[in-house]
Amino acid sequence: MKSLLLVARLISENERQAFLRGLILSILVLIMGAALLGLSGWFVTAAAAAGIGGIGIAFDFFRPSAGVRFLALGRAAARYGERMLSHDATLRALARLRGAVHSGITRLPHEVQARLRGAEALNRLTADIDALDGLMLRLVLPFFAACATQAVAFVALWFLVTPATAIAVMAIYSLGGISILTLAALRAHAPATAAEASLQQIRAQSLDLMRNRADLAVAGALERQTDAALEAVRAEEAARQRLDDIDLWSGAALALTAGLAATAAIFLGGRAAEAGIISPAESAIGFFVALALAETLTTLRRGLAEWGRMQGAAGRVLALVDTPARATTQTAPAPRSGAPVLEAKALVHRRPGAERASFGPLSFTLAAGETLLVTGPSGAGKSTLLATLSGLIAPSSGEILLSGAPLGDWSEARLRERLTLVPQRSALIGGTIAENLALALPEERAQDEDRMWQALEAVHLAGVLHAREGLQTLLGPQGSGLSGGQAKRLALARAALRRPQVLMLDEPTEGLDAATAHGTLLGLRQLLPEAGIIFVSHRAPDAAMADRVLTITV
Ligand SMILES: Nc1ncnc2c1ncn2[C@@H]1O[C@H](COP(=O)(O)OP(=O)(O)OP(=O)(O)O)[C@@H](O)[C@H]1O
Repeated sequence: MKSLLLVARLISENERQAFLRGLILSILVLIMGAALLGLSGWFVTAAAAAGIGGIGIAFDFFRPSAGVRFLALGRAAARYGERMLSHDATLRALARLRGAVHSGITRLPHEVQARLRGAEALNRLTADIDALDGLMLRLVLPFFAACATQAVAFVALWFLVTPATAIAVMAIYSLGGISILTLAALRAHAPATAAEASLQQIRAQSLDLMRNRADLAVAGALERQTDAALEAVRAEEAARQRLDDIDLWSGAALALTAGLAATAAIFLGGRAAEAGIISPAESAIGFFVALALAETLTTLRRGLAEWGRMQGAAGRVLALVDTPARATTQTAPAPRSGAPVLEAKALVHRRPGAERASFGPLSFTLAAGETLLVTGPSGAGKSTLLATLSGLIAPSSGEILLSGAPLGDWSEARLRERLTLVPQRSALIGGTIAENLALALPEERAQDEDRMWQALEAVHLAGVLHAREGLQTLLGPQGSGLSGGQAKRLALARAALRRPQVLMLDEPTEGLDAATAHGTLLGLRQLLPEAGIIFVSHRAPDAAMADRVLTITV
């Protein structure tokens, strides 16, 4: 509940005026609806009574019928205005919330981000935010509108009909409404949560199925995975069915409440009319207003059915919005002249709860133009070392100096200008080769084709691309359309385009034949003669390209 309230505050923060106006209009819609039915009931009964009494000629038909027309049209106009205001405000607020969740995801620690699968991140940004669109529209605003309308109706019935009618209608609606809505909300919580969880699972599994179709087919697991996805579809259907059942009985129970309130109103009003306290037409007001008040609870009923779905989404969205900001500095430290481009001092990394350190303590320096090869058995911590050196994860102890200044003193932008990492699995985007390469270039140089070709030459890709459509060669999602080795070299070319002072490469030669591997490393070194290069490799011949070797042991 607390998370829903916090998200409601977040959504309404910058839209207070619009939501307040929307609330006033939705109260007006409900009041006009009740007044319309009450006036119509009074009008029909009073007209009939005038006819029976033989005084029809003297009865004023015009003012009540003008009132009916005014209320009918006014209600439609108020409904239109309310939708425009509150829906518009909700869409704007959700767009802002989506932005906040997105930047929350980008602020997550590197390893958490890596674990947050694409489908999960997508669910957070789409399904969770979409689930919250009903928070103001179907819960908060209808709740206040229902309370205000019931209060106004109570006062109106007290004075226009009888106090007893007002008390009876109010009591039946309060007791019936509160108990039915509470019961429906409690019963709907579990199926609403289950339906949402299944829906997120369907999305994640469908994406996995589409993305890994070939792997699953050759592993003979396609049918099993498809069945698992269908199982989630069936679970979602079952949960929706339970929600529909709850919707049906709660709707019926609310209709019964309205019927009860109307019966009580006609009974009490009738008795007052018999006693001559009010006219029969006035007693009809109580009956029709009691019927119309059912509308105050309908929207709220729909909102409460989604309560479980909204609550889960609110918790996940808040967790991301509250991701602490990364400490950033805006000033670039003055590099110490003569300092190595990179220096590690007694560097250790240990994951929380891990028995042993991922690596370290390690101390080494890297001078400009120097090439350092990092080797060691699989799982020794080589990739973790590169992630730590590039500032993506924090060391447990020790210090990293870039051009003599601690890594933490560099602003993110300055750090990325000077230091680049090509991980084992780098991401290429669907689009042209030029678009992929342009990601590494500053905006003003994004069209610098000469520089792009230079980098492609260095990694021995220029020939392959000249034989195709050059920089306009189109790649599919995740760079499909190139061989594994070519995709890897395209990622290397992209990193080299940034002309960093320190270039870190995680297994750049994996999957390449000996000649291409040698040519690629040589090409990079010639393209960036001043850069310090650190590369991880398991291939013995690559040692020939290194000035020094750092071996990490498990
Ligand atoms: N995100 C993570 N969470 C927990 N443990 C991790 C994570 N990433 C890696 N590890 C563990 O840390 C250890 C070092 O992993 P790392 O990827 O750095 O090894 P590596 O030397 O690069 O291996 P390889 O040569 O196989 O690529 C391994 O035992 C690995 O299982």
